[in-house]
Amino acid sequence: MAAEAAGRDDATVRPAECNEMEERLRDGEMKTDLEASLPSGQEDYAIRCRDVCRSYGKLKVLNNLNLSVPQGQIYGLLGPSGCGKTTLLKCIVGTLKIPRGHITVLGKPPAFPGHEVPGKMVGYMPQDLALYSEFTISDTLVFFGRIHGLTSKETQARMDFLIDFLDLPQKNSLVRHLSGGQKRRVSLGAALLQNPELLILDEPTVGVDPVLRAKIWQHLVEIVKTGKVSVIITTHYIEEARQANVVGLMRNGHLLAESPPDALMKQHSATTLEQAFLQLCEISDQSGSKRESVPPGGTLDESQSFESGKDESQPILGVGPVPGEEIPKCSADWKVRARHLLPKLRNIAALTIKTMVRMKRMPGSLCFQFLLPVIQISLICLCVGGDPRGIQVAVVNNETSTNAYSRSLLSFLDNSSVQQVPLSHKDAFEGIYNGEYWGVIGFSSNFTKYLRKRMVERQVSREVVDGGSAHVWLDLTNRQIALMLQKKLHDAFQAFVDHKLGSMSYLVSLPIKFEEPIYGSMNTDFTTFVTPGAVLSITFYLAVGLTALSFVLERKEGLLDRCWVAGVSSLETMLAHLFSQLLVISVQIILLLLFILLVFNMPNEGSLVLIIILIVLQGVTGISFGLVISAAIDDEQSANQAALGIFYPNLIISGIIWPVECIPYPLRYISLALPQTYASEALRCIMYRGWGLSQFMVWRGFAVTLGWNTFFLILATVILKLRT
Ligand SMILES: Nc1ncnc2c1ncn2[C@@H]1O[C@H](COP(=O)(O)OP(=O)(O)OP(=O)(O)O)[C@@H](O)[C@H]1O
Repeated sequence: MAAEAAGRDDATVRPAECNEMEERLRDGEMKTDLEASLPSGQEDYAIRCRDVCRSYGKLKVLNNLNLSVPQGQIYGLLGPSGCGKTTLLKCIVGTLKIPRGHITVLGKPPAFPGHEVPGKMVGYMPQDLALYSEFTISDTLVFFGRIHGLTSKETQARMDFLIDFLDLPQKNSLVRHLSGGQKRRVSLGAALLQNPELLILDEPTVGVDPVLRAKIWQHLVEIVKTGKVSVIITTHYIEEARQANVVGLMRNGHLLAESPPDALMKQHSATTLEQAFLQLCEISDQSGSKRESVPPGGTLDESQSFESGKDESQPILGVGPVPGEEIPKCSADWKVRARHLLPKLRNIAALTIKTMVRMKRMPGSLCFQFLLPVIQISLICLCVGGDPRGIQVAVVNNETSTNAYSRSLLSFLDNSSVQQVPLSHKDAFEGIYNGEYWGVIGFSSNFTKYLRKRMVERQVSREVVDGGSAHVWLDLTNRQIALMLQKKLHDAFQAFVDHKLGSMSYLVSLPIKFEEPIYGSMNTDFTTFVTPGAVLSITFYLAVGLTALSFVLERKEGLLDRCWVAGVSSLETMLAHLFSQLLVISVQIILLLLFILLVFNMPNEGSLVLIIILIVLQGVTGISFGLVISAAIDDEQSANQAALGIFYPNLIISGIIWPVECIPYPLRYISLALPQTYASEALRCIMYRGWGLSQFMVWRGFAVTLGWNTFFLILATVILKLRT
């Protein structure tokens, strides 16, 4: 009660506190603050909201709201669920922008260049837990300590105090193993860590037992006693707010009253704050219905309407807007603005270490990230583009002699690919019609005699040519198998001719001669074509998926907002993600290259450095596209759908699994504009032709990749800006 009384006695700002604050300003403790002028009249208030409006789409949540949190006091923000308390706090810390109205926090608008709100000056405990579940309590506090620039000694000292004060379990306990109440206390600990000048606590006492709840309030009362710390706190336990110096009762997006709790109860002759609140709601409802009965064109103002029901001598909105109140104007010179925009190495390091610690705590996920690309590329090399094996073909051979040419010719057929099944004419055709065989090879009884005649005599009859030919009937429903059978038969015939005629075989050769290939080899299979594009595509999509998912989840859990309020900019978050993801991509690339070059023996005639750079750049394109998805989409299901939705169309029309030259024209223009089409071509040129950056087809692949990177990063930034 003593603390309560002390708190309430502080309802007005004491001159001593103002002097102290001014002293601090003079002493340079808030040096960055001074870089922009402090507007007059704002020093007495930690937070000042004037005519603040905020909507979600068509839902108007904050409606010309006015609120003032005196410096060095506890402000209890009360109101029914859904009245807009959290939205207001988010506007105060700057995670939500306001389209109308003004907010001043510790002298300047939130996120003003050079202002440490968001930053070290504010401790924010959001309504969501907003904690990394793979972290220990110690990791959590060390992470926020790093962001606030605390030394490890300072963090350790605060950690020991907070663990004791908040009655937390051992500091190396994992957050995900804590109870709901313990997690909320860790979250409160993270907000209190750096001894901020302003504490913004969104329902810190939910799920906390009464003893600890009283202890937390006692601590808040203690810290505001110095006059240097101000607190705004929301709670559902209305009565506990009696310990606040000022309470604001909020309903339907605006304040019904703002006054010391005792004054409010006295004014409404209420014994509890809850009663006073109920009465206020009733008055508000009555004036609301009166307003409804105002004839069209009536001029009853909303704020006036509520005031009309009360005693004018005791203003309920004690610190409401003063007519003609000056709107603070802040300015900062270009140096401060530039420093504000520049990413801080400290924050990037803290975020990168955070990702590393999380990865270490999730070894399964890390192995998945490293092994998945290897498994994918191995499956592609093993299953796509190779020659069909064990294809059953019926052979109807009407020659019986062991020296027959037909037998010799068949002996040259590649047995691993073609499995010969000797059959009668009837069974062979029944079999192919029933889908048992992919082809029938038939030899007439005079095959040897007629073929010899064809080879020796200059002019032979049509009957001799026909009888001296192997007749082949194919099932052409599977083009790859049919093409393979045709090729194997040609190869077998060539081998047979070479065997029979030796040096004279040129006499029966085709009048078309394929010389040694300029690039590639005679035995190049389709796998060789597919692999470079597949490597780029795998790197790209893993990066898209991991980036989009991690950002969407972090935002959904309130972690991005929490880090932002702690002073981390969007650019720093993106850069830290890029660095940590690059580490993962590097390991993925090393494993991918080891497998394709050493295990699957893909040819490489070009520079390994160029190959690595191109794959890394494609990974960065994936990361930036993942950022676009996470900027535009709020939930992981939609993010997954977006990533999956573009996977197949992109794979198919980027010329990765089938040549671009087969794509019909209007679609080919789209194909050529995609991030992987020219990049895959460039990678094939480097690997198989040994080309370098001086070749157009190579540098075009790099240029297109860099172009997409830039485009995606700009797009993600624009979407983020538009959405906050
Ligand atoms: N991101 C959002 N998109 C759309 N509507 C939202 C969003 N966040 C909140 N709202 C809506 O805005 C209104 C105010 O929400 P808010 O969370 O600010 O209320 P609150 O007073 O903090 O409630 P509670 O005490 O239950 O936490 C609610 O009707 C809510 O449904």
